[in-house]
Amino acid sequence: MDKDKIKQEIDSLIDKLNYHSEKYYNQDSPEISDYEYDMMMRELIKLEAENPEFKRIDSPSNRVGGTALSSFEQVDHRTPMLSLSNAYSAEELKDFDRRVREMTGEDSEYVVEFKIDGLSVGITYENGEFVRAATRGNGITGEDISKNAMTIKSVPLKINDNREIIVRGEVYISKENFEKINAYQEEHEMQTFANPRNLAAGSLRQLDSKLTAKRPLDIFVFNLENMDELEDMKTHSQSLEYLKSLGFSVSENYKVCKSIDEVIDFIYYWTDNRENLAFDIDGMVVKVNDLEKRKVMGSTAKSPRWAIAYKFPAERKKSKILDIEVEVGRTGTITPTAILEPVRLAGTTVSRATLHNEDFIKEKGIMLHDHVIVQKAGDIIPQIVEVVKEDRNGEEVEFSMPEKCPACGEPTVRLEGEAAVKCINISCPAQIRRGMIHFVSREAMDIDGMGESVITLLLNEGLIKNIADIYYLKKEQIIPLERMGEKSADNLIKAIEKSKENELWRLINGLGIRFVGTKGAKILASAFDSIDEIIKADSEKLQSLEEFGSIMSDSVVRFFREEQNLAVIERLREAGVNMKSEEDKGADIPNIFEKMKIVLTGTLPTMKRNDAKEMIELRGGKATGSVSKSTTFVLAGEEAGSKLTKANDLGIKVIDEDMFMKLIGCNTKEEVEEMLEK
Ligand SMILES: NC(=O)c1ccc[n+]([C@@H]2O[C@H](COP(=O)([O-])OP(=O)(O)OC[C@H]3O[C@@H](n4cnc5c(N)ncnc54)[C@H](O)[C@@H]3O)[C@@H](O)[C@H]2O)c1
Ligand SMILES: [Zn+2]
Repeated sequence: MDKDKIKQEIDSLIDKLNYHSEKYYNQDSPEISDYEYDMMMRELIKLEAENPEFKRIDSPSNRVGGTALSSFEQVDHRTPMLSLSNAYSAEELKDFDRRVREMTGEDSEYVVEFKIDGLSVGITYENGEFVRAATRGNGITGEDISKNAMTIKSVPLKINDNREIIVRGEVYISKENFEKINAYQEEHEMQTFANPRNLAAGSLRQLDSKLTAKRPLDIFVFNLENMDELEDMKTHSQSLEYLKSLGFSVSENYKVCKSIDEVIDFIYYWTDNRENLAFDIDGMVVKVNDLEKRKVMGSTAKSPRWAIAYKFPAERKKSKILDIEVEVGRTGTITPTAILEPVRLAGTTVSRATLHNEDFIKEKGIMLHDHVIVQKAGDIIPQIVEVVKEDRNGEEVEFSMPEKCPACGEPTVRLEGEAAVKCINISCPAQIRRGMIHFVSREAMDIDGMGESVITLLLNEGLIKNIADIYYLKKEQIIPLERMGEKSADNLIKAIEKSKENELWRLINGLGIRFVGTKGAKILASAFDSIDEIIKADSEKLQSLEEFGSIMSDSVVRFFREEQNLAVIERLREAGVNMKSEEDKGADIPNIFEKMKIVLTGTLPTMKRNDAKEMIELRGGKATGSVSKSTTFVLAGEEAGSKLTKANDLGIKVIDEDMFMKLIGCNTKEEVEEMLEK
């Protein structure tokens, strides 16, 4: 590869990794498996090692993933809370052992523990009392979640040791409680959790501790963080026993191993037996036992050299396709789903897997009643890996996509160049139903208590025909409905009422304009003052918006040309649904950075990056990721890397935090421009 290509490859890996880590840590909705993520990370580390000149300061190989949300008080950790490097095979464990021997000069004793998948928490004790608990955040700064952690019964509030003691553990939830809570959520039409980790993390990061207290969280303490300050501690296993004696809940199942072979045997044992544990584990952690050796080995910016996480491969199991369901989506796409004999995989019971489309079914050669191998890696949606052809007995039936829409009976079509078979009947009830479910969903109008089953009920009873009808429902109409009653009806009406005040993007997203998702809706809402402005906008104007190409823009124009759609919007307006964007509701922050593109780089002396970003955006500016000719100025902190160099090369103004604060004090854009000139 030539140098340019390598640089491009590095940049592209960094972008991809950053994207997925945002999805994983901050949005709790990963799109790829941990394995895929880790392989990308390895490729990046390898390229960076071979081409150090291209290594970026903001590379994810340099830091612990995640950020501390500003909704919590931020705490700086006294000892950084690091991540772990990982191994996916016995071979890689042996490599780890080799490195340990090279660095310490002799064979090592290891402690092997479960790797519980939950949320990492550091807890500090002083004078024998609980002082504070914090999440890992980015490893340096975490969120203060003390109040919430104190609600966990297995976290002692007093210990019999007056020294400063910092422990680290994983907050988790048992399989049984996970299933129970999800069943409850489902019954009450509330959002279910993808896996125990999401549930534990979500519960611990509640702003209301009372909610946390209701969740049966547990903690598993696995490290005495400031061990080297406590003279009596010589080994990790000794520290675990000591923590146990202080009343911490330490895993009973850790093992001290004399050799890496013993480590591997122990890991294999649990690979086969982890099913029987009351909680989910996603791997095993191997740690050098001797504290002196740990000191010799030290850590990188991201993880200690004396430990490694062995990650279990994606779990696979055999199941059987009992049935194939077809469902019509909001846009008419008909999606086949395999109904499976339930199997337990990576922490959840799997009984359905999407078959995507006709091509997927053909490619894999899937037939109804086939035995199939199903896979689920961590959070990832279950997938059908392959058909077990040897298990066929002649009872299998070929499957083909329906020629008629299962909902309305109209003929289906498969357009050229598309994989999807569709129903193109615009008054297809299934599409209308899906559209309404989308309208009330969390990402749109977020009407509490109004989920799939309530919508279906209201449609079946003929009480609603389109989304606007929701706002004309009367309590008396709802009370007699199945599973309703006075109180539920009351709550539902209240939730509907409340949604009238929603921000504009929720309404736009709820309308279900093709190709315009949550993000597109947010862009529209922030670019226009009201829905009327959007209705008036032509395709050209829309295309001038960030991320709006011709397909999205045309789709918006087409949507608002439909008389039917405009009529629905009018009825929504008459009902009092908000149609204006936030800024228009009376903002008093001056738009001093209007249309400016501002790049942030490096660590600012006192300000958090996200806060700076927010200050820019509130004032009409755009905080962009990379420096280009159109950049207005660069706000640079310490250790600003390649972006700074690039800004200097392009002759773009670079300012520091002090200067930035002066700009913030300006009242007009002209004043800002004048100051930047100087
Ligand atoms: N799928 C994705 O899109 C995606 C994106 C980002 C990250 N990830 C995954 O996240 C991993 C990185 O996350 P991470 O930094 O949290 O690392 P990690 O989860 O692989 O390992 C570190 C964590 O393990 C926990 N842990 C549990 N038991 C432990 C024990 N006995 N001893 C020590 N630590 C223990 C600690 O809390 C620690 O924070 C990557 O390896 C990747 O697989 C996936
Ligand atoms: Zn149809």
